[in-house]
Amino acid sequence: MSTPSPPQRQQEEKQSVSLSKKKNQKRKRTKHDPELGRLDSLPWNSSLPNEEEEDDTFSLFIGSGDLDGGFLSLEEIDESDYGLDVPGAKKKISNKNSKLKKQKLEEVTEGSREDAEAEPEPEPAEGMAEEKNVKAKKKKKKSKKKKAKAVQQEDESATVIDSKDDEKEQMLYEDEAEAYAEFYAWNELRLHPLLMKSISRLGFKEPTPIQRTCIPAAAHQGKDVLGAAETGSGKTLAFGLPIFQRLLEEREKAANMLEEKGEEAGKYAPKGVLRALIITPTRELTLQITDHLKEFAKDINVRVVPIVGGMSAEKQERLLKTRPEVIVGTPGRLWELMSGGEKHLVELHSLSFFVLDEADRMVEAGHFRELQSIIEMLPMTSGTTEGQSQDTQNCVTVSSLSRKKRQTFVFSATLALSADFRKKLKRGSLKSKQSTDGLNSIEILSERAGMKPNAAIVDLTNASILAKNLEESFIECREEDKDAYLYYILSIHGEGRTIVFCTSIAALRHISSILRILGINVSTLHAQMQQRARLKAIDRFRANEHGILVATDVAARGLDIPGVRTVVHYQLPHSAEVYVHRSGRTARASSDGCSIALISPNDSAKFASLCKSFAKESIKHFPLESSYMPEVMKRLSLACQIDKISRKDSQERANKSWLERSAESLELVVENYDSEEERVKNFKQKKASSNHLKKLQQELNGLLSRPLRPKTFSHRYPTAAGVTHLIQHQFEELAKQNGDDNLVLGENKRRKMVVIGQDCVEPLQALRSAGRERWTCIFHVRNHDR
Ligand SMILES: Nc1ncnc2c1ncn2[C@@H]1O[C@H](COP(=O)(O)OP(=O)(O)OP(=O)(O)O)[C@@H](O)[C@H]1O
Repeated sequence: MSTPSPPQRQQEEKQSVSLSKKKNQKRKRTKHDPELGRLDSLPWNSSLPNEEEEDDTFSLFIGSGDLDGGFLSLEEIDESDYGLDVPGAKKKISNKNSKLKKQKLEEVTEGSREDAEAEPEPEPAEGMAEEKNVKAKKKKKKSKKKKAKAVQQEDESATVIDSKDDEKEQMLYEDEAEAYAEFYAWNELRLHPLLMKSISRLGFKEPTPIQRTCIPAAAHQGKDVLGAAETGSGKTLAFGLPIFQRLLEEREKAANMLEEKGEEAGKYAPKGVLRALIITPTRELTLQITDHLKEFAKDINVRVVPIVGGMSAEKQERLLKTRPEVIVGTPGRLWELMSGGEKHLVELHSLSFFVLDEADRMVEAGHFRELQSIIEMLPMTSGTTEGQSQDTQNCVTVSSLSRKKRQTFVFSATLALSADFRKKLKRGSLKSKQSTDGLNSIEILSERAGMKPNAAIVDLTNASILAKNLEESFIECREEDKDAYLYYILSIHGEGRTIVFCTSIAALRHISSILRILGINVSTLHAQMQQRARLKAIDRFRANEHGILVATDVAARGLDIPGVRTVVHYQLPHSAEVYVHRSGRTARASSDGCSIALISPNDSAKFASLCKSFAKESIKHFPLESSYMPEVMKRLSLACQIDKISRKDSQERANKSWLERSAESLELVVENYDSEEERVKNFKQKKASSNHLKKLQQELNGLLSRPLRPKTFSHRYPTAAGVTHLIQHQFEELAKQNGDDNLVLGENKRRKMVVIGQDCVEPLQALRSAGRERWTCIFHVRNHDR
């Protein structure tokens, strides 16, 4: 090979430099653009305030001092460390080839360095030495050339691989950018990458309005929050995400500080201490919130545990031994443990969050005293500027660290704050343990819990407070006909899950018994049930997509069960707030739902004032198909008679067995003093009653074996288009019994068709089409072949 002349070499070198420049530029372009796009779509990056634009409301809170809770700049976070498919991580993959090349080049250099550093061989004799030197030089030159050639070859092949990889990467970027773009709406909240990972796992495309408003104030500005938003609007994460955000940020900070300050770093993210205490009014809500938060906690290694009554002492102990950072609990059990000196629960100096969920319920009788006692246990906060010195004096046990950093969140769907309290907050004149005249209990508790004067009040409730997607309606009826209308709703419109609310346990027992006699399987939930039975009832309800739950107001708050389409107010609640919470079990998280109130003459005044308090001029009448009612009433009358006899029997049996049991325990013999005549009379009465019961049961079974149908219904041509699952099931059963093919659904054109109006399938559809259609036409008989 001829060696190029110097000008030629220069020319070649120039060309190669310009080529490599072009190549680099090209690579830069192909890699840079998608990266830019991806970076733009990153939740923690694009909306970081730039200094000029910095706005007070959304500014990134860096923390006034080291101990302010450690709000970290999110720029410090390396998202690739969290196993996230983000550009940073991709960049690492894309650089793999160049790294390999670099490594190989280094090996080469290393090799030459090794050569250079190798032990000098012993000096040979002069002549020979010269010859040897020449040979060695030649050998070295050769091996260098060989290695350089190898590198060049690898470089060339790497370039080929590189360009293929570039294409692949380009596609990957595009895919992921697209996937991530779905969650773009979260960007402005600047959540930690691990939280974003959970959000994308759960498929929450965008924050709900309450989350959008509360998270910046709570997570980035370190503010206390008083939050109110409609039921099912995502309030749990509105306070849950700021808690996790801060814990994660503190951890990052601690990790960063570890090298600088060694052990001292521990105080930025203390381990094994309680950081957040969330209090809710019911056990079910506690467990639900725990589950909801755990969904997020599992990606970030934060322990969240529930503490509720009805839980076994061993389990509780086991849970507390893990020293969880977050505890969700009901006031009763929490206070029991705290007053008993439970170590993890009384060491509150590191508590950074105190949360009251469903705050207005918490201040009702039964919770208030325990809650107040818990709040008394909390270390004082530097909540007010005016009261600061006083607070500091009062607080003897707590370091300035913990006093400074606790945030208080108070949430509810029905948080009515007095104008006075709002004014006080605005003026910043809240003082702990000061006169609270004129304030309602939530406000007193918020103050005592250390709510700071700059708390953010986020009230997103509209005038009617109820969810936008909720269709409200009512049925006027006599008190004694409520069962019949309830049966009508469940049988004719029983699609999706339904919750029937009543105010008394006696009513709940009555309803569930009647419905069961009528062949409708229901779950029940009330406060006197064992905890295990309560949870089982919820699980059963959750497992059945057409499940029916009859519940007292213990289920009114917070229960989040998807697919609840209908809420029936069998009895009106005692307050407008409870009506809101009950109705809020449906139409959650932007899905639809309807509520139907059964209004007897006794309820009228209450209902009118309810409408007034929600600024409702009128609530729709539920569109009833009255031609069903004769059959409904017939069934109901039989069911009520059966219920009455069965109750009497079981009551007698219970009394008798109680008497026998008591006598047995006292080792007494119960003598029967009835005369022979009386005994025969009793026997006859019982026999008659039992026969009567049998007859009633047979008659009812006969009716129940046929689908419920209107008075004018011709059962010659039934089909199941648009009927409820219950009616469809009954049609099928009937068809099986009769061996009649024509009764079963089918495509056969020769069959006679009765199309049952689709609109009657569920109450929501019924309500929506009520204005458009005549309800006397629910059943359209179409005899195609006639
Ligand atoms: N950003 C979101 N996108 C979609 N769904 C969400 C989002 N945030 C929460 N959810 C879901 O919405 C449902 C209701 O949330 P949550 O229970 O927090 O409501 P809530 O406002 O506390 O209701 P309530 O006042 O009745 O207690 C839950 O199933 C939750 O998983």
